[in-house]
Amino acid sequence: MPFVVNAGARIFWRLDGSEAKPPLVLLNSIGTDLSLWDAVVPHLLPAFRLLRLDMRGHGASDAPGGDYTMALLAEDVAAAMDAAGIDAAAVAGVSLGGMVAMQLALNRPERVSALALVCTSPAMDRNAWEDRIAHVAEGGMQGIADLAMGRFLSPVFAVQRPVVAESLRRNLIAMAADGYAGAGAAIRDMELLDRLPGLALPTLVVTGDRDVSTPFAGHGERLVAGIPGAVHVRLDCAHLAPVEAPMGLAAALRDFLAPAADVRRAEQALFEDGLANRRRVLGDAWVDRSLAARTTFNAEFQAMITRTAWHEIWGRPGLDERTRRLLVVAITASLGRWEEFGLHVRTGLSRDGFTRGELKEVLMQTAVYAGVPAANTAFDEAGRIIAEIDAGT
Ligand SMILES: O=C(O)CC1=CCC(=O)O1
Repeated sequence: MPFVVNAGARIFWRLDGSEAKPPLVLLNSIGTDLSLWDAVVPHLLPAFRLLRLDMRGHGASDAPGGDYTMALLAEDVAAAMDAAGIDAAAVAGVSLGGMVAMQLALNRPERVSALALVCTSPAMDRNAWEDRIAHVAEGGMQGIADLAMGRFLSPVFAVQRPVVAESLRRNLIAMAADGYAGAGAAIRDMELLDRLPGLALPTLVVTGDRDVSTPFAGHGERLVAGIPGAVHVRLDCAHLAPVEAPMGLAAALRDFLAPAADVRRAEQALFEDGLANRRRVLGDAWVDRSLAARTTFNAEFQAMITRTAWHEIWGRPGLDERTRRLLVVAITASLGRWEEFGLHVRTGLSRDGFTRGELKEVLMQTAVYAGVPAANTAFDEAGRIIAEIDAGT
């Protein structure tokens, strides 16, 4: 059985579906485990590879005592993604799971490509959670079972599907009180509301029309208002949407996440293609240095120029690579972009892109069309680079 150890706890995870499909991580609410998603999974498998985990304190994962934090729970998810070999994925979470998903996207934006926030909130009543934690400490899980069940399911569903309701109650009562209290502390202490505008990724907000725990009013509406471009879908269900509305939830997730995943896959293919051109023209050492220097601030820009300049333009068949290299030399000299000029002079000469004679001709012509001062500096810069190449530096 796959477990990953993170910050002293064993976290149980499970991967289902084809490697060829884009990954989707599914996170449970407080008081449930990864089986929360069982009725949804068959409807998602045609479109996604699914990673599920039992949140720390829940299911088969360890339940250490003490308060958990949203950041710790988010790191557990990152550790499970590492263990499953998933660099980045869309993440869907119910209630606590949605809060953890937001925290992961804020703390590790490179790991989350899209969010689906199901029956969740960026801020809950601190005092109510403090009370609930105290009740669990005094009376164990039995002490809060009625309250939690009343918030999980709508009364009509609980009557119509007594076996499902009873199985959720049994799991809830059987779980470690330390796990519930620890996760409850993470909900009590979460600080997500002010950070919502920093969630710069495709986000779906799903609310349940019969949810009394995190209804649209006061919860979903804050997510929709705070997260740039968030898309909202309502379902006819209470808090545990995967249990009460599995098909509706699966359809909403597929409609929102699958096209986004297709676009990402197409972008990735263009990126890989552009990167191959960039490596051929500039060399592995320079490209590897530039990739290693990427930050979360400039990574999207780097990806965009790799797709556009290096795939779209350098990949066009209409001009040979020598001509394109010499054009870049002439244009960067004319514009006085000496860093880029130096890069292309050095890589052009040392990678058989053009000869020193051809470089001289281009700079002579640049003197006429762009002016002698530009060509003066260009000859100085190019001369310095030629001396460095001759000296082997
Ligand atoms: O209010 C409840 O008990 C439901 C709930 C809140 C956070 C969560 O994960 O579930």
